[in-house]
Amino acid sequence: MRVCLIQLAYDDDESLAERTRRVAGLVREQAGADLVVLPELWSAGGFSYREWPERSQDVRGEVAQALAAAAADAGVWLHGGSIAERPDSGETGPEGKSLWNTSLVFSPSGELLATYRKIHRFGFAGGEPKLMEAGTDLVFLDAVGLRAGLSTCYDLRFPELYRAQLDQGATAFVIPAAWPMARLDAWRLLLRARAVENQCLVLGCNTAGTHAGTQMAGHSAVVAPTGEVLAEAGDDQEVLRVDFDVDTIAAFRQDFPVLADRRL
Ligand SMILES: O=C(O)CCC(=O)C(=O)O
Repeated sequence: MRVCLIQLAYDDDESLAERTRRVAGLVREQAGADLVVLPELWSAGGFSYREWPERSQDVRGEVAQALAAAAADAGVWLHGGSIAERPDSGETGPEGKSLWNTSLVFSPSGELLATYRKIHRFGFAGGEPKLMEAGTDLVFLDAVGLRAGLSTCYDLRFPELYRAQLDQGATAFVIPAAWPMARLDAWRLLLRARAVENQCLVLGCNTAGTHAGTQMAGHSAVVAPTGEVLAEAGDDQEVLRVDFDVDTIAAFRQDFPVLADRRL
């Protein structure tokens, strides 16, 4: 299986239409890959809270349509990162808001096959808890020989989410992010921790560049279930390409059966 993580860099100057065209072009360039992953909230701006209302969209809106077309043209499974989701239906959540941080997954024919609403909202009294609803459901991408649990950025700090995904058969985790440079060490540590403790392949696709006054950490990474970092990006925009034999996940779990020793 070939995976491509598109570590996108952006600043505050690019319009939504320009960025969407640029990202769709980058996805098309990955034809030949099996799975392509984009970062969290690239269309809305991870830390651009004030832009979110204006840049929010339905899961079948213009950003999703551009991603669907790019996935189909490239013939790849596409985890399109997340959007600031405002449903056209007018749906509101339990807190009365109509905004979620929602990841979109497309098949190689461009069909929207899964959406995941970020469960743990980042920002304490501001940002996501103030503006967005929390997701509630575990969501998986079953493709290319993987059962990949979906999560987003701050979710990475909550190991019980990944255990719950493991208990539902996860062999991998796909984690788009807009993780800041100020906490790069935690990002690198937690990606490896989630891989080692769950014996899962981890695909962490972060953002690069500086927007809304916040420098992003980059350092997207592919981490094997052993904890070995198979590839890691630098600080700038970069596409990380890794070939991985998915059969090695089951083989490693059999050779080193830690998960069988859990005491519940
Ligand atoms: O947990 C962190 O340090 C960063 C989280 C974050 O930036 C996010 O969830 O958007």
